[in-house]
Amino acid sequence: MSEEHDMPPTTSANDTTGTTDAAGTEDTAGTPVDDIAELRKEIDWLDTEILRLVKRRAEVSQTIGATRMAAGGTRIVVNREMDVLARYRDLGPEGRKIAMALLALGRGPLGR
Ligand SMILES: C=C(O[C@@H]1C=C(C(=O)O)C=C[C@H]1O)C(=O)O
Repeated sequence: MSEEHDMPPTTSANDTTGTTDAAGTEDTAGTPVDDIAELRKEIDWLDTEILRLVKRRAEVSQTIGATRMAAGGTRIVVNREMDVLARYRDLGPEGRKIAMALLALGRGPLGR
């Protein structure tokens, strides 16, 4: 369970507003164009981690659901699902979609 997933500490590609690359080229956000490759590496790493965590979350949720149902319980626990939706409220409508997708993944192939 305790593997290394590397990447951070983040490269100082962030917070470079106002700086330029060797050619003095910046994008409109003030990020040197040279930093884009570095930032893309971070995005690729983040996506790998997010996918790993989403898969693990689905696995844990399906285990809980199967265990509860085998014991005669319900497939869904509404108040827990409300808590999950609330956690993603910060992100607005897209956060709701993410939370709904996570909950659907937790129900497994039969829950969709
Ligand atoms: C995982 C559980 O079972 C279901 C799945 C949930 C989830 O994926 O977060 C939350 C509530 C339940 O509907 C649980 O009860 O904790």
